[in-house]
Amino acid sequence: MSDPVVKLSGLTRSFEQGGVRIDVLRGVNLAIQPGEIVALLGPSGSGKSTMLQAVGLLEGGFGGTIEIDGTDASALPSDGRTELRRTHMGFVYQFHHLLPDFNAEENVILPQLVRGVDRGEAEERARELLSSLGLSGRLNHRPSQLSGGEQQRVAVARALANSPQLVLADEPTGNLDEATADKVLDQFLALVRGEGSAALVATHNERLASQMDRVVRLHEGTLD
Ligand SMILES: Nc1ncnc2c1ncn2[C@@H]1O[C@H](COP(=O)(O)OP(=O)(O)OP(=O)(O)O)[C@@H](O)[C@H]1O
Repeated sequence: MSDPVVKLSGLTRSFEQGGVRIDVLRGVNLAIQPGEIVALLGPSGSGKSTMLQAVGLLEGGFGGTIEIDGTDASALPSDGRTELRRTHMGFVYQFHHLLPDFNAEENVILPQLVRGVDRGEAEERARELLSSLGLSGRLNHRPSQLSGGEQQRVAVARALANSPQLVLADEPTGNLDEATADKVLDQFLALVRGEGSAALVATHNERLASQMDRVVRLHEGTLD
């Protein structure tokens, strides 16, 4: 059997606030298999974003181990973690974080150029992804010229541009009205499934979570 894409063992994280220690994650265990789409549910403040930052190797200060595709990331120096993130992961946030001076197509091309993909190939991939999200008529629009739903779809295309094994999404439709959120999530899930990527998607929304392969819930610092 292949390694899980993510394996968390005894993950802990505490913060000091005004001299008081808060134990946000108290021993989280989770394995995500290749291609598996997992919804991470939990009330506000339960630690969903903190957990995604751990898996995304974006922050230090965690206890326990974080394995990505069989590599113990907790043991790697910072440049090793950056490399693992670049080669294995794509990110979607609640707000799109697109580059404002670049159009939709360029926003999807850029992460590929960073990885050394040839410009022509990167353009072809960007167009293919954007058109599968219904955006072939918006390639030359800058983020400010796109609707909220369109911006999030460009962010989804960008996250998938380098065919990551793992997509990490923090409330990817949290900024959209219900009908648009449903549509964008459908397209996001179809694309992630089509690419065969695994995903960990933090959300408050039970209805959206029920469309994923598995639901895990953060409660008092551990997964139920
Ligand atoms: N850098 C930090 N310093 C101090 N406390 C922090 C820090 N980051 C997060 N926390 C605390 O950790 C707890 C969990 O926060 P986190 O953002 O992970 O929750 P969440 O489940 O993603 O919430 P939401 O759904 O509202 O985004 C909160 O009590 C928060 O105040």
